[in-house]
Amino acid sequence: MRTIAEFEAAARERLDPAHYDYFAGGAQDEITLRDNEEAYKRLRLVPRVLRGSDKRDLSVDLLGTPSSMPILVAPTAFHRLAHPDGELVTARAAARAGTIMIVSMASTTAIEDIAAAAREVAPDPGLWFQLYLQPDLEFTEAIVRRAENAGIKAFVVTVDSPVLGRRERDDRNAFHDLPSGLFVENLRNIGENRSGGNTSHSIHAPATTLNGGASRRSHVREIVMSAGLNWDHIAWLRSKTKLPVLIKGLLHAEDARLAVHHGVAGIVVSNHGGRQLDTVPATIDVLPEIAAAVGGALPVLLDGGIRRGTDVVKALALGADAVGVGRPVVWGLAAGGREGVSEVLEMLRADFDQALALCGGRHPADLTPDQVRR
Ligand SMILES: Cc1cc2nc3c(=O)[nH]c(=O)nc-3n(C[C@H](O)[C@H](O)[C@H](O)COP(=O)(O)O)c2cc1C
Ligand SMILES: CCCCC(=O)C(=O)O
Repeated sequence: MRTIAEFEAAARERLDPAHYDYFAGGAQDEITLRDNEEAYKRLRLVPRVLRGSDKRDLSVDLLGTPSSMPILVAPTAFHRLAHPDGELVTARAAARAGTIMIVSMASTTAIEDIAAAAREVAPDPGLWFQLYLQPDLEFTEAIVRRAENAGIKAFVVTVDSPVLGRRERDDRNAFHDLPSGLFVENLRNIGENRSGGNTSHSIHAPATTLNGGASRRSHVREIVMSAGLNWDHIAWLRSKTKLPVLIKGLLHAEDARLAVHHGVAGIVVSNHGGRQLDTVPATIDVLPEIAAAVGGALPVLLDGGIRRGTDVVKALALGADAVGVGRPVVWGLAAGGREGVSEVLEMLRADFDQALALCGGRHPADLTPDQVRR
């Protein structure tokens, strides 16, 4: 397979149609979902020449975590819907690629098991952990401790989900529960026997539900999207961990300034892959103003719509330190398991390396805003 689109087609053939729709879909009219990719097609690259772009080095250091390339695995939920071994496979592939995997809190494998799988491949894998801060802060703190003990190196708090976006494909398919046997393992009650429980997890956890009736039996909590979150919760988390705390899912330059002001370690410019508020801008279109607002004070990551090496080049040129890929990894996983994820990551690496060379760069940091034109 030669492109991410070919991986998506292969994944679609293998996946249950409702699960394919869950992975592929976005909120409501999917305007932002499409625009994330379309926005890159509106931008043109202006290469520099005669710069000696041999001996390229794609590696970056992000808040103390080295990565072999500025292309990370964005957090995506429920990998066991795509492959029986789910996140274990993704983690091994990311570790083999030497890149950072941001593990979703909504993973269908426990963080301890994911970390162990990554360590089979690399002694010190770059795992970060994505958090939906739960209103039950004691419970949230317990998850934080679990992730720290598993050896993760940073927390990424998702802030674009005060409520869950309305995904009409899921409504149409009545996809609101994980199939029996699959659980959001990180929400199993601490100290609970992992083999216990036999109820499904509700994906569309209503904001008012802390502990659904079914989950009371299984002791697997539902993830709560909490609309009450504010900057104090970020301060709270920072007081509970020594690890870097990033926030993911901001699109407004003023929020980027506030992030700097509140001492977060880094930000991820993201619209959740077009799955939360529909009709928000493509991430690449707001990146320049956010990069300007941050002014280099902290690392800026971006995700949404990255499918080609030229997309990575454009994002780095416009001010991102690294990018995340969500769906491409899921397509690799569904289409070909560990080999599939590895192929997707290596395809993106080679594509980026070539585009970087053609732009006259040797290192991700060589790319500059004047090399992108609308
Ligand atoms: C199926 C799916 C599940 C996701 N689950 C999560 C999640 O659990 N937590 C989170 O912060 N973001 C989640 N996201 C958003 C991704 O982290 C990322 O922002 C988005 O997928 C990037 O866009 P891309 O898929 O076009 O690369 C999910 C995205 C998808 C497609
Ligand atoms: C409760 C899990 C939410 C996963 C998610 O973030 C997504 O589907 O976009």
